[in-house]
Order: sequence, then C-alpha cells, then structure tokens
Amino acid sequence: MNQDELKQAVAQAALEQIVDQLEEDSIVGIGTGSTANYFIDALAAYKDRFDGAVASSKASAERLKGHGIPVYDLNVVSEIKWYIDGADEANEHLHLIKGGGAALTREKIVAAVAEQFICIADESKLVGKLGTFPLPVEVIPMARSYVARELVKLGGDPVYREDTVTDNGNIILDVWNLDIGSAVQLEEAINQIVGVVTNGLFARRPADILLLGTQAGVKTLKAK
Ligand SMILES: O=C(CO)[C@H](O)[C@H](O)COP(=O)(O)O
Repeated sequence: MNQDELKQAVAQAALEQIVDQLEEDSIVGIGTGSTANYFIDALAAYKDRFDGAVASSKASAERLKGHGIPVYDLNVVSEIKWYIDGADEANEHLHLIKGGGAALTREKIVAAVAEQFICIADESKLVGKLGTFPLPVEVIPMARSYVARELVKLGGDPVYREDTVTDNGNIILDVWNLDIGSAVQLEEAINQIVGVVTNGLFARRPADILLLGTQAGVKTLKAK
C-alpha cells in the first residue's frame, strides 16, 4: 500500500471505532489535513446518523459542508465525544507534533474539548523521538521577530513560513533542531513566550488512541 492508501485505511478504522456509538445528537470533532479528509469522506456515508461536526479549520468545514454535514461553532456545542485528526509526528507516549497544515491552534482547542482524541496516521509518522519534523508555532504577526529570538534561546532555529496566514489571521514559525526531551515542559515553555498563540506540541493533551496504518494492517496504540 502507498501512503495515501495507508491514510485511507486508518480513516476507515477510525470510522469503525465510532460508527456504532453515533447518536442523533452526536457532534464529531474533525481535524485538518489529508488523513482527516479521508475520514470526512468516509463519515459522510453516515451523515443521517448524527447531528453534525465541529471543524478545526475552514478547509475542513468546507469539506464537511460539501458532503451535507452540518458544521457547528464550538461555542454552541457543550460536548464532543471524539476528535479525529492526523499528526506530523507521534511517539510511544502519543505525544504529537501537529500544525503542518497551520491549523494547530484550532486543533488543540477542539482536542481539549473532546472526550477522546483518536489520532490517525500512516506508519511514517511514528518516531522514536519527536523533533525531526519542525515544530510549528502560531504567532501574533507583530511579535514575529521577538518570538523568533526567544525560540533561538530555547535552542531552536525558527523559520518564517512565508505565504501562510492561519485561519486566526496569524503567522507560523517552523522551529527546526529543537531537542525535545520533556515534551510537556517544552510545550509549556514555548507557550509562555509573549506573542505565541500556541505551539504544535500535543503533550499536555496527547492523543488517547493512535491508529497507525502499516503494511501489516492498522495497529492500535495506547500511550505508554
Ligand atoms: O496538524 C495537521 C494540520 O495542521 C495535520 O494533522 C498534519 O499536518 C498531518 O497531515 P496529513 O494527514 O496530511 O499527513
């Protein structure tokens, strides 16, 4: 199977995990990216079995609406049972790096609200140590240079992602060469920098389940 087929397989596996539990008032939290897109497309076949979705990006909201799935503002939703989303990297603790698609802040918000975060990824995303993929940091535009200098003090090499404006009107710094020892500590330290909206480390709120698409089938990983 190629990478896209692996992504499609984990999306299908995630659907199978939740489909029997869907109720007419269920709201499903939906992530962003190509793997999440496969999940949206698979979920569409069951759109009459649940109420609707909350999306972590404008792009996902458009895709959901294109399938006729109602999309709710998070502020009118009190309960989300599942959040289904991809990742750029995952480790055995189910700590993640996310934000390759620049949606990290909304992803983190929906993940925080959800009871269960089901991460879906192909096997290339599982790593021994996080940090080969540059860590995305969403930053208020006027703070870009200041935040970049502070990230250098933390040992990283920030690169401005040109031509990218997030759905929240901010910019992204991709931070290379970070030594991610304690992901929780680093996540908190970066978020303390004034001007940072949030960073793409999901360690304080890791995934609950990682469905990993491998050549030997879909594996289910729980945090170690
Ligand atoms: O964090 C994300 C978007 O901000 C995505 O989940 C991540 O980039 C993985 O994308 P894909 O499923 O296309 O490999």
